[in-house]
Amino acid sequence: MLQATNLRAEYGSLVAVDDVNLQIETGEFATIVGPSGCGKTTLLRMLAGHQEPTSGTVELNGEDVTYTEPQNRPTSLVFQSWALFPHMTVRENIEFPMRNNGIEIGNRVEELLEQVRLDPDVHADKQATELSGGQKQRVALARSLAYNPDILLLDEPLASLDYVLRKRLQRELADLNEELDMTFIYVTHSLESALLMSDKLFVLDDGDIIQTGSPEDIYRQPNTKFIAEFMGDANVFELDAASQMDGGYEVQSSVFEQTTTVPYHHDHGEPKYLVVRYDDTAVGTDLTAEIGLEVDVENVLVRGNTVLIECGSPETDDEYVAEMPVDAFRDTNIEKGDTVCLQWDSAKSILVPE
Ligand SMILES: Nc1ncnc2c1ncn2[C@@H]1O[C@H](COP(=O)(O)OP(=O)(O)OP(=O)(O)O)[C@@H](O)[C@H]1O
Repeated sequence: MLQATNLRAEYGSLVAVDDVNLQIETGEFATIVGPSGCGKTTLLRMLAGHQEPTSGTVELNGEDVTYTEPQNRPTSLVFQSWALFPHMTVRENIEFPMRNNGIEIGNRVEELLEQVRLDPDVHADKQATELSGGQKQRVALARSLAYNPDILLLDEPLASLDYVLRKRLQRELADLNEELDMTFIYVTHSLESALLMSDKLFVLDDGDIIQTGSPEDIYRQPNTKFIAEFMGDANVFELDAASQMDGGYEVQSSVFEQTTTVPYHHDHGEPKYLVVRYDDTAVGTDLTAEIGLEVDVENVLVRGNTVLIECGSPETDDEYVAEMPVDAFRDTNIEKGDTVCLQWDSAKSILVPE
């Protein structure tokens, strides 16, 4: 188990990590997710021992390792850049740190390459420069696993790969985490990575962990408007009134002009915004629908097997988007310029405070 207590990093007057507390269980795939500059790398470097905190502690299985050198902790960090030695072969790249650390080599290189889905017969004796980006990242991963760490820390290692490869490697990392029963701590600004792989998410903003939970819980019950919007494209309506009822809040907004009762699961203050994800927003031609908002269709964009219908309100400058499956959209016969009603199921809408 890894535990950080009041972990803080200051760069002069800038507080990059602001007294963070977190706990990660053995074997978990934990992801620290947040926008660029929020302190993710700094936090990860402190957990890995590559940076001393300004204050606070890091404990591994109950032992204080805050000031233990990285090579003396059971952790291994995979960097954002691949950092392979270009003049060495794949085998030499993996063996080099093993030799330096007195780890027995045997047939470990073959084993590690197989773990990262590279055929040793094909790749072991290639020069590092002969590899593709994805292959380099697999070798970097194999090299980090060579230490047989208890915890593997990964700093956005897939960011520079193309979409298809990134998806594949994300799945493989999740499989590897299960296969090896090793704790993985992954840092990313990409929500897609965070949702796909993790058992537990830590949402970091401005040096602070602002929500912790399973991807599903945070997606469905974000604590703030910022998290709600960060966790997926959504329409956001400011509320004029909210009164507590059985099973939720009855909310009113001048924008959609109806009264509706919405479940509200947590206790973070009065709800201020109603959030409806694009894919929970539909367009209909029944302008008298109970929950809805009359808008003009401004654009229709096909995104794979769904359609994004961009709409604007004639009275305000507000923009809204509905995302529907292509087939369902075709059945509506809706076109650019039509006046339609944006609709959503209030049970799927989300209330958030500030
Ligand atoms: N060595 C440093 N000296 C001064 N300021 C730094 C240093 N390293 C990071 N910072 C600042 O600390 C803040 C957090 O940086 P950090 O790299 O941890 O964020 P991040 O969330 O990993 O960003 P990104 O996703 O863009 O990599 C930023 O404002 C950054 O400019």
